[in-house]
Amino acid sequence: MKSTLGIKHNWRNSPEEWLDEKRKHDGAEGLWRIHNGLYDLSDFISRHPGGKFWLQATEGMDVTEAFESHHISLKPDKLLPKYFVRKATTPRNSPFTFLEDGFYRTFKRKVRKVLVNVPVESAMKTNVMVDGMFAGAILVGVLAAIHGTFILAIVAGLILGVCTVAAHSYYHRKDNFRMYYNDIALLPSRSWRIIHVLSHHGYTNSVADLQSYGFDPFVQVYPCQKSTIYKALSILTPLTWPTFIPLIYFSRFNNWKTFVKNFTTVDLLPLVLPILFCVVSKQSVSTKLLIWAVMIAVSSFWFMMVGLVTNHINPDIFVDGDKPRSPHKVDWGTYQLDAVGDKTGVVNTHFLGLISFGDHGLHHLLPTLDHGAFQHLYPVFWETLKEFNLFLRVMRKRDMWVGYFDQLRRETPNPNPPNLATYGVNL
Ligand code: HEM
Repeated sequence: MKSTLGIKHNWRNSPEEWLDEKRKHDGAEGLWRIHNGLYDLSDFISRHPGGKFWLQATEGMDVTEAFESHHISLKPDKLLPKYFVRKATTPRNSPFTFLEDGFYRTFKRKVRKVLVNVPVESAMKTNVMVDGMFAGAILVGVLAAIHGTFILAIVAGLILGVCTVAAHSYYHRKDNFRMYYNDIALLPSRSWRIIHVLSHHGYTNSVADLQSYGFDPFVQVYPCQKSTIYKALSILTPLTWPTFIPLIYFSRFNNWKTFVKNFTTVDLLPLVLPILFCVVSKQSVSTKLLIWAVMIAVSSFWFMMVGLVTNHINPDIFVDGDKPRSPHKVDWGTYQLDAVGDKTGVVNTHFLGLISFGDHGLHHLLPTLDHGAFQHLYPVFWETLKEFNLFLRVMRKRDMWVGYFDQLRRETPNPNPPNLATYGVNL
C-alpha cells in the first residue's frame, strides 16, 4: 500500500525483517542516523545507560524517532556530538519533525520541569501492582495445574493478560527484570521491543508500523480494497485473538538461523510456566500442558482485545492511506495525537489506565515514563495542547468497539486531514 505520509517500507512480517527493511531506506550508511547526522555509536553500545539492545539492534538505520521519544533529559543530546561522523546525503525516510518550537519539544521542556517534583512513590506503586498481578497469575496457574481445573486456568490467563498489558511499559525503558514477565507469557521482549517500541511507537499507524500490518489478513487496518468475504467475516476476528501471541512467538522459529544468532538465556523464559506446572502437579503431562495452553490463549485474547480494539483502529483515528496533516512535514508529537485514541474512564487514572492501555496519548508521547507519573503531567499537557490549538481524542468505549469493526471494513481513505476537535478534550 502506498503511504500518504511518504514513508517507504514494504510489509515484512518478522521483527528482524522489519529492521532489515528499514535499513534499506534510511540512508544511514551502516552507521546510526539521527536527524540528518550520521553517528558511529559502536563504542557507546555497551555504555548506553538504556541498555545494549537499542543500539545493537538499530545499527545501520535512522533512529531519530526512538532517540527523541525515549529520552526526556538533555543528557543524550549533549553526548551525541562526540560520535558525529558526517552528514547524511539523502533526505530522511520520515515526515516527522522535532522542531524546537513545535508541539513535542515544547511539551517535553515543560515535562522536564514537572518531573523533578514527581514523587518516587508513584513508580513504586506501579511496580507493586505489576508484581502483585504477576504473582497472582502464577499462583492461580499453579493451583489450576495441581487440581487440573480449567476454570482456574482461565482466571490465571485473565490475570496474566491484565499483567502483560501493564508490564508492557517496562519494554520501553532501560533493561529491567519486570520486562521479562512478558517473556514468560510468550511475548518475547526482544521481538516486542522491535514490533511495539521501535515500529509501532515510532511510526504509529503508518505503513512502517509492524504492529498495525502484522496481523494481516485477520486484522486489516488500512483503508484499501478488501475482499467481500473478509468484510463479511471481520466481525468474527476476535475468535482468532487467542492464537495471536502463540503464533507470533512460534513464528520466530521460521527463521531458525536468526533465532540461534540472537539466542540468549532470556529465550528460555517461556519454559518457566510449563516446567513449574510439571514440577508441582501430579496431573498427566497432557493436562498440565493444556492448562498452560488455556492460560496463554486467554491471556492472548485479553492482550489483543485491549491492545487492538481500544487505541488505534477506528475510522476517526488517522491511519496511513488517509489524508494526513501534511505528507512531508508534521511534528511527531502532533502526529501521535492524530494516530491515538484515549478512552473515557481511563484518562488520568493510575491502576485502570495501567491495565487497559489508558492515558494512551501521554504514553505515546512519553513512553519511558511510569504510568503513575502521568497524573502529575496532565496540567502541562492540557496547557500545551491549548497553546498549539490541539486536543486529546477521548472516545467512549462503545464507539471504540463499533469503530474497530467499521475500520476493518473501511476501504475508502479519509479525504480530510485529522480533526482532533471531534471527540477532542482540551481542558
Ligand atoms: C535507538 C536509539 C536509542 C534508544 C531507543 C534509547 C533508549 C534509551 C532508554 C530506554 C533509556 C532509559 C530511559 C529510562 O529508563 O528512563 C536511555 C537512556 C539514555 N540514553 Fe539512550 N537510546 C537511544 C540512543 C541513545 C544515544 C544515541 C545516546 C547518546 C549518544 C543515548 C544516551 C542515553 C543516555 C545518556 C541515557 C540516560 C538518560 C538520563 O540519565 O537522563 N541514547 N536510552
